[in-house]
Amino acid sequence: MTLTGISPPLAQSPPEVPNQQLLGGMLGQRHPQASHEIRSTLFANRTHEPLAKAKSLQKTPASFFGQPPRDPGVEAKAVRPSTSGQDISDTNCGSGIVAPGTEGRRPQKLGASLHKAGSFQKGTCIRSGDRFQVKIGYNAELIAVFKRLPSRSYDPATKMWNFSMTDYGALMKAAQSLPTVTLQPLEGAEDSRGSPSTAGVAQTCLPSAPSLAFVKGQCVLISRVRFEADIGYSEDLIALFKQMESRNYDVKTRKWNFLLEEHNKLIQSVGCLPQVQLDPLPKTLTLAFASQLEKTSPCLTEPIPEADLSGVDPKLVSNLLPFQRAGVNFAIAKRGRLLLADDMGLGKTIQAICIAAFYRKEWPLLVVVPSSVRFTWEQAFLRWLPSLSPDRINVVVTSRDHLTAGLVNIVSFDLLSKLEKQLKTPFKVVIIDESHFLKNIKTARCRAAMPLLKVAKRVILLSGTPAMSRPAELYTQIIGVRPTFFPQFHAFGLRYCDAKRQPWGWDYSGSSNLGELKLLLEEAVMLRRLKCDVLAQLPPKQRKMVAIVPGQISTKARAALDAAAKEMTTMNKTKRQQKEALLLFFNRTAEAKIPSVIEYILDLLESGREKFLVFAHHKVVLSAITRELEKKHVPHIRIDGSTSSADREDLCQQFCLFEKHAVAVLSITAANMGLTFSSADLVVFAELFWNPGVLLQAEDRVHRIGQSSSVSIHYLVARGTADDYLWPLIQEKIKVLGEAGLSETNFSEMTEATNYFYKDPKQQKIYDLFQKSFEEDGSDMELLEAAESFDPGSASGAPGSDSQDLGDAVDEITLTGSPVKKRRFEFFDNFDSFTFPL
Ligand SMILES: Nc1ncnc2c1ncn2[C@@H]1O[C@H](COP(=O)(O)OP(=O)(O)OP(=O)(O)O)[C@@H](O)[C@H]1O
Repeated sequence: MTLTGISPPLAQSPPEVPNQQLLGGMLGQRHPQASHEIRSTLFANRTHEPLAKAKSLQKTPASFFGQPPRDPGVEAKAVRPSTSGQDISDTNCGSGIVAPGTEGRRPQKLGASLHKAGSFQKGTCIRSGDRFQVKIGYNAELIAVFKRLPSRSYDPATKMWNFSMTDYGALMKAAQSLPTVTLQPLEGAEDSRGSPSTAGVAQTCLPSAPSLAFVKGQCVLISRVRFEADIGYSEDLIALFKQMESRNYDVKTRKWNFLLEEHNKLIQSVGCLPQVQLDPLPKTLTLAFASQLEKTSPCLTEPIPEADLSGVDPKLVSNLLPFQRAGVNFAIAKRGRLLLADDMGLGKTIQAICIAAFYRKEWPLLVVVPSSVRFTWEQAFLRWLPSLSPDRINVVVTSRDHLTAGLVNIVSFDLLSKLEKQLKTPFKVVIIDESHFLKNIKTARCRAAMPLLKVAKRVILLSGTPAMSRPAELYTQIIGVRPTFFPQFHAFGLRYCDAKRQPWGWDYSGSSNLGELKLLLEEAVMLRRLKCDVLAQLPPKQRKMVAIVPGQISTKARAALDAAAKEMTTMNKTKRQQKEALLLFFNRTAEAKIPSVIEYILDLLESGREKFLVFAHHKVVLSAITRELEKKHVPHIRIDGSTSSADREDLCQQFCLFEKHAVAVLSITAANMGLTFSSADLVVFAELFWNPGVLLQAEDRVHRIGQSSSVSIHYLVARGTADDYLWPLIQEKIKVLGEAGLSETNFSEMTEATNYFYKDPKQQKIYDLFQKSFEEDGSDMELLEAAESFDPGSASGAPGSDSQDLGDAVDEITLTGSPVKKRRFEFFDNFDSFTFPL
């Protein structure tokens, strides 16, 4: 009892069908492809659950007609009337079975389908506000009539359909032709039953019924220069279409399309057809594509001018890769307001700093970032803008700090929401890193950031995954860049989120008109390049030092770390005692880093990173990470010294097969060789290790044959810990290896500047101690043993410390059995496999 299978008669109507090939070539990307592409680029790369759901929600209008009403009232809003353009009385055509080729002919009388339609039903029309309801039992043919009325709405509570008064006459007339239905007219409108135009009481209160051939539809953008009319059949309308100079009929979609410059003319002409309602393109689109609408631009795509970057530090400008330079040009052409949505690892930071530096005269600058990368941003500013004095950078660490103390102010999302009240004068230039953190308008972080973006002159949003699953997530970022676009979310929701009213409110989780949304974003909001687009410009490995601060650890644990550091510089220690002190410092560093490491991993997951490796050394760190992943139900594997060889392979396989998020938690020394994880392209080192050869080997778990992408390596380096000494030590060692031709890259050039030089003689002493200890024969083994057997709660910890100091993150872990000896062997097994590859 549906119209689902009916081919629109439009297929027969247009005599001038252009060559589809030509059309494709002329228009570039066609609409359906555009929709597809937006999924594979804008949203996170794999098929997430919600995305799949969103896809399933994207139905053609016709398919809705064939379904039982989920909430037909709402569908009426979102779904346009039949694209077949049939008169609603056509719905009477038997059971909706129309043989191909019968389209457009008058339907047969209903006799044959009488029994199929159900028993005889008598019903009444009841006025309800400015609408009317129909109280009647089930009758399939009448339901089919209902579903053809544009204003239909179904109320699941009363189980009644209701309509606007504009559909009253049409409904009554259609109902009359159903032999199985008698419909009592509205009270006081008795006369309208026989003839909708009969004079009487009803005429004074009822609007005249529209023609039964009333069609309603909308204009949809299909390329930068063309739009199509998504509307049902009307003879008058087709005649009008044929008067448009730029008309084109797409045989595939069975829709007419036109040049944007004819949009206003078409809408104006359609206004004269009383039986047609063709909604124009939304105002946002007409503004964004004004040059095409007004035909002020002769070119399809205008070239983006080269920006004058002479005012920006030459060090930065000369280091920009060609695609990064193009990104900066794009941003400046957009007057410093954009969403830079390059794939992860393409260097959004350097581009953002360059764009912001172009507007340096308008600083102070505000940089809002996830808290785990605040100091990485500080390092990036120091690295790329040597002209910026380090004391002009203000990293906001607590809610007692000032948000405006520096020329460059770096603050986390969460602290921003606590400190925004401090702002007397707004920032003119704002960078938001991982801007998808703002996707939910109800969150405090979003509420704090949005007003700042509205008043800022330059807004640079950065995100590798602006939307993880559905277009609704893009809304805040779009209005962050262009506050005048879609002032009401509902309008955006109706057009791009397939909005539907549910008993509990509106559901915006779907998606619609994605091709148009993509065109709009590319025109006015967003620049996005994928790794594969620019692979030739990328180095095979991109290393990044992520400066973290173990700020979350308890005061007691901090004290233990400080005490361990002090111990190393105490005079009159024997060599053995010095080494013990160093080991204690190393172990305390591991504990201290845990909360920041976990925060960083969770931020990566929230940012849409799907598969990555996390290397750590201490068992407490590995366990804290896996425990957190379990808590958050993130699929993961763990390989450490206690994993048997057989299990390793299985776990490796398992990791490759994970479809979505997956983290491999790996021991630096037990999983740094013989394993392949080329399905990932990111490696995170939660801890540093003194032997750079081991680190490079661990990196190569992903950077190996089978890896077609550039690999990102993130080293988490914690200030005020043993990392202060290990990091320069590693860099120094790799430099030596590089000079001897034994390392493929110069490590220090690839990583952020670290500015590690020790003014304090005590610090220099610790560094010397590290250098000496780690260079002695056998130091690896000794340190490994000490690290592996380290138990924060045991007596070997610093005086006065216990496992409680570490809070949730480190509430573990004592080694079971007598593992130390066993692990020594395993390490050497691995060592052998290093010398004699498996
Ligand atoms: N032109 C360049 N010269 C030198 N190093 C670069 C350049 N571009 C990027 N890098 C380095 O590449 C690494 C990745 O850059 P960045 O962190 O900015 O990427 P991203 O796009 O922000 O990635 P994500 O989305 O994962 O945060 C950094 O270590 C950065 O310093």
